[in-house]
Formats: sequence, C-alpha cells, structure tokens
Amino acid sequence: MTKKNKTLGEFIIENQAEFQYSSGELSKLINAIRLAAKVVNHEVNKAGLIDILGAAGDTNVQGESQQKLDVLANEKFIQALKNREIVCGIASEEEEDFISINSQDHRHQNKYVVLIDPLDGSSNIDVNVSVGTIFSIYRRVTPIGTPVTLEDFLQPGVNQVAAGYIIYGTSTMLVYTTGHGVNGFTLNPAIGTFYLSHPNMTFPQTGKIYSINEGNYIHFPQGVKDYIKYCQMEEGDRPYTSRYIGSLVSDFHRNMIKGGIYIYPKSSLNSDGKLRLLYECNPMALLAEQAGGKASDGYGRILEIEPTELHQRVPFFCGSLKMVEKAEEFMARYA
Ligand SMILES: O=P(O)(O)OC[C@H]1O[C@](O)(COP(=O)(O)O)[C@@H](O)[C@@H]1O
Ligand SMILES: [Mg+2]
Ligand SMILES: [Mg+2]
Repeated sequence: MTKKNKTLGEFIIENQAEFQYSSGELSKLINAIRLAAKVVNHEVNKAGLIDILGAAGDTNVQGESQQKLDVLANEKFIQALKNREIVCGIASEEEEDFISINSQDHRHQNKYVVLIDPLDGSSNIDVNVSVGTIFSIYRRVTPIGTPVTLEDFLQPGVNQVAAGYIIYGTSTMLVYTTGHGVNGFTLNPAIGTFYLSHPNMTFPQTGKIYSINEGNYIHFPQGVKDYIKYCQMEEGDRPYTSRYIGSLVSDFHRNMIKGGIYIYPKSSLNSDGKLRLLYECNPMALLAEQAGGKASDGYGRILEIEPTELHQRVPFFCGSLKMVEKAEEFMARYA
C-alpha cells in the first residue's frame, strides 16, 4: 500500500493533532457523514431502478420543489448526525428551521452544530449527472448543556472547524478540510471503504475554465458580463472553455483539479444570487482557501460575511486565485 491508500479512518487518527479540539470528536463527526454518504450513494447509484426519481411533491423553504432524493438524503444525514452524541444542532437546506438535539438533557455535552445541503445539484438527479452533499461544522457558541440557538448557526465562515462535500459522480468521493489543507477520499464500493486518493488538493493559481449559467446573461451585472467577454476573447491564453454542470459540487471539484472559476452572481432574477451562504458558500469557500484558491461575493471575502438568516443567499465567485481576482477587478469597475 502506498502512502496514498490510507483509509479515511487511518488518516483521521494520523492527523488528529491538527484538529484543534479532541480527535475523538472529529472522527465521530466525519464518521457520521461517511456513514450517511454511503447510504445516499447506494440510493443514488440505483436511482433509475427504484422509485427515487422525480419530485417528492412538497416545496422547501426556498420555494423549490423538493426532489425525492433531496428528502431521502436529508433524512439519512440528520439520522446519522443525531445518533453520534456529538451534535447539538443541525440546519439543512430542506428544513425551514434548525433542529435542536438533546436540548432537554442537561447532561449532554454535545458541542457541534452541522449545516448541510443534503443533495446539491437537485436539477441533475433525474438525468444521471453528478450531484453532491455539502457540510459545514462549527463549535457551538452558547453554553454546553443549554438548548442550541440560532446564534450557534449564524457564525461567520472563518469559525468553521471542518467543511467538505461528497460527490456522487463517476466515483464517489469525500473531500474535506479541518483548516489544514484539503484531502480527497474515494469510496471503494466493493468494500464500502473510503481511501485517500487525492492528498493535499490544491487549486492551480489560474486555469482555462469558467463555469456560469450564461442563459441568464442579460440579467447579469455589467462587471460579470465584461468578465465573460474577457474569458471569450482571443488574447493571451484565452479564450477559456465554458463548462457548467449545474451542480455546484461537481463544477467546484473539476475546477479545483483543472483550474477554473465558478460564478453564481446576483442578477435582476436573483437580487442576492441563488446560492446559500451557510451550507453552500461558506463550506466551499473554506475548501477553496485551504486549497490555495479564493472565494468572494465579487467584492469581499465570503468567510468574513456576518450571517443574518439561516437560508440567506449571496453572490458567489470561487476558484483559482488569479481568476477570482480578475473577476473582482471587473466588478470593482461598477462598484
Ligand atoms: O440552474 P441554475 O440556476 O444554473 O442553478 C444551478 C446551481 O443551483 C444549485 O443546484 C443549487 O443547489 P441545490 O441543488 O442544492 O438547490 C447548484 O448546485 C448549482 O450550481
Ligand atoms: Mg446546493
Ligand atoms: Mg440541495
């Protein structure tokens, strides 16, 4: 076995000193996510064979029609996190309010809140295109043993103790950081074990891929329109290539490996953009920065935004450092 094929469990133990709190707590958190990821992966892989495609019939707090797999993934992650005796609260894209755990039992010592996007890229479920799960973990700020409050969730991204995603694609991977670099683990479905396959993942400083839904072009701010034109010009190492999967996790993952930028700007359609700060932008921003990339709202650092609501949206510019800086230059012209 090369150094590269460590299991996720071995990696957590070997790197426990990096986690600022007790190691046992991190492994419990990551193991809960690993477990739920395997269950969801199992369902995703046979989606066409079982009654898991299509809409569930309900609408979530975002006004989006919930897909059956959104609902299933939500249940599986909440269940796995609840059972670990470490989490005192969960917030999810699919839940209007946060879920408080063990709040009645004053002896409980649960210290962490977890925010999740159980199924990212929902519009791709029925068409067999890769989707993901995104998670963000904080240490609570209110006293241990007291009921968890909204304050525990509305923390700036810089306070995250861990963040990551699972991508259900050609292979299933778990990619995460605890603030000491980014590592990727691939699931060996035959034995149900995640192995370290992508150690120390880093964003190339620049790249040749831009990811944005150009179908909304006429609604974009002038700075974004100018940046798209810049990407398409025959000059220097341009034109860049346009790649847009429509699953944030998948577009981010590709851009982290090949070099690129993902943009979901505000527009006359979405005054604050579409993506949610707490369980989409903050975790991806921490991963991006830990991988040498950058994440901003077009002007400032995503991780320093002070959240005000559980499901608030923010414009999102994320990827290779030099590409995000260039996009910010164009935005600054019209600020
Ligand atoms: O279809 P659009 O407007 O381009 O939006 C696609 C974006 O919306 C998302 O699907 C939002 O995430 P959810 O699927 O979790 O709601 C992102 O994954 C993706 O990048
Ligand atoms: Mg999402
Ligand atoms: Mg989602």
